[in-house]
Amino acid sequence: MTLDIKICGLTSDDTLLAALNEGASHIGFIFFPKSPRHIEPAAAGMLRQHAVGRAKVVAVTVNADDDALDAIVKSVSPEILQLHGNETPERVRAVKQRYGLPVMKAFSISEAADLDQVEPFSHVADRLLFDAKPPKGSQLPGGNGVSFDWRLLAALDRDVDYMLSGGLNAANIGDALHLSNPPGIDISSGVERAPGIKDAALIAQFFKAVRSAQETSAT
Ligand SMILES: O=C(O)c1ccccc1NCC(=O)[C@H](O)[C@H](O)COP(=O)(O)O
Repeated sequence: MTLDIKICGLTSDDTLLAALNEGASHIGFIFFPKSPRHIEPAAAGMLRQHAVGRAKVVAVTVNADDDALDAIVKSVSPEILQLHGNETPERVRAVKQRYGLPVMKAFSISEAADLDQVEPFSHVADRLLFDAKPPKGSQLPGGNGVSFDWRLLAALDRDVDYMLSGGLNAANIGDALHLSNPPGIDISSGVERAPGIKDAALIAQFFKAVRSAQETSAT
């Protein structure tokens, strides 16, 4: 099975192209003003042109209302909406209906019991994203560069479609893949040289580490 790889929080042409050239399957834009990765819908709409036919465009939002989502969908034409707040199953269903787009619902994980929140979403979200619980004091629900115990995901049913995220980087992706064998992975701060500033060399290093881990597991 091909591993999906999402590079999230892109804001510049050069790093977006670096992600695409390395083979990213998904690129994420963050629409959350408190984030150092926040991008205005019009700017994301320009950048997304590079991804046509190459990668799926994911719009990441946090408890966004219909007006905010309308503006994002209109300017960016995302292929997936990532809901990274406290959205309920009913809200996920309503968003899917309103836009006719697949929804990836994010969950904060720090212990096994956190996976209990997933069940009510299992028939409504198209894909799940497991991220680490934000550290105390963080204003960001994601993009914090912290990991959780990937072994917790072993308890999931085999058919659960998800992306693993939270604190991934070139140094730990081999262990993460080995321990959880996820269908997809998602990285943001692990390919940044400063908060919100992606780095093409770090993106290349990350993909190299993924390929190396995949080769090792195939032998
Ligand atoms: O990245 C952000 O700034 C962000 C802000 C608000 C909501 C979600 C956000 N990121 C969502 C993602 O999908 C990140 O890729 C994910 O949280 C992993 O981030 P990191 O731990 O930095 O790799």
